[in-house]
Amino acid sequence: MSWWETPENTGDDEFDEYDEAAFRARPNPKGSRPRTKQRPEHKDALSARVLSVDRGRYLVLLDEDTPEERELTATRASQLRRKAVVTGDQVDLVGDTSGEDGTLARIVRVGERSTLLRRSADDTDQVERIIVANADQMVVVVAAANPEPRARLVDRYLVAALDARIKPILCITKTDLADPTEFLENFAGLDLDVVTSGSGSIPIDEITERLVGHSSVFVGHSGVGKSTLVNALVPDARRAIGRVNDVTGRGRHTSSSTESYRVRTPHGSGWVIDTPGVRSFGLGHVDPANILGAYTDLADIAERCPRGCTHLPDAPDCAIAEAVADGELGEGGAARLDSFHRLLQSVASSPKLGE
Ligand SMILES: Nc1nc2c(ncn2[C@@H]2O[C@H](COP(=O)(O)OP(=O)(O)OP(=O)(O)O)[C@@H](O)[C@H]2O)c(=O)[nH]1
Ligand SMILES: [Zn+2]
Repeated sequence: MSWWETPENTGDDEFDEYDEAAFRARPNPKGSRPRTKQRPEHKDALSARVLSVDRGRYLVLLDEDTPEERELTATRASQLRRKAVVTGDQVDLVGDTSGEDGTLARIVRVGERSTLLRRSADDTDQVERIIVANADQMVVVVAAANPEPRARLVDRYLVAALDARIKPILCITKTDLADPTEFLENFAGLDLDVVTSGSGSIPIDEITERLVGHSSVFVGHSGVGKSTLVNALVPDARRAIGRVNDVTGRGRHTSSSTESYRVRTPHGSGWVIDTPGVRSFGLGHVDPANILGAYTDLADIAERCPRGCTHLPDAPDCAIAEAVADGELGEGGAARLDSFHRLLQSVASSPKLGE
């Protein structure tokens, strides 16, 4: 019923530049490793993954999964002009790629991106930002209590994920403090993959299994237990906290930058991308059609809607509302319509850029 459950739905159109028109891309069938476009210049460039970004310095990983794998620091070549380089990007490097102390490589190209998670300017931040590139899953972390969960906040994360064609997974923490059943009813209509976690019973295996072979961006509001969760999933994440960057002389975590960690299992690895700095998601850039696209069953019915139908609760003759009222979507239809309406409304209530 949703595109993330229908494999035949994944096309192979990809995009390169941060571009409104090209943005409606589908998940890359090659998963978290997008192809890097080869261009004639810098033939000797090496390809690398951007692990984190810190004030113009990029921590990158070279020769991933080989004995030569190494982290090094890079700057951005001036020829990239204003093109953003973000965590998760696949880039081409030239210069000193030895990774030895005090060396700096140079990023000369940014590979095509399979997805781009971004947020619009909003009341907390005047600038539109790209949060992460090439993630194919979003783990939305929300506490069952302390802080009290709010469905509207989760809705905003879900909208950002669906718009970027990133599969959302809901992770409820602190289930030792409260029973999340009632809260979860809010999402009954969305076929959402849900995992629950509580003090002393973090389901590491259950979560890790979902991370292998994927690049998963973790989002959540302060205090929900996201760091606790990431540290439990990635034992060396904690160690990375104390590590000092050779070039800047600062710890990796002294800023609120987005960081990448690898989850390893005997049958594969995955990437966890933690976003400590993300406090809110402005949704002004979101096209409501992308929300409808995530509900494949509703999208089919919407073909019968009047032209220009908003599908919102006040939309006259909306075929979706009529189908639900007629029982066409079965018992869960009302919950499904309700969640769809809520997601649409969070887009509608988000200020548009320039307003
Ligand atoms: N009772 C209970 N407390 C938890 C659980 N997980 C985390 N905590 C506590 O919640 C508090 C916040 O946890 P963090 O992991 O720092 O939360 P965070 O989401 O990373 O928050 P920021 O660091 O502010 O971004 C800490 O005191 C944790 O010990 C849980 O499952 N149950
Ligand atoms: Zn409609």
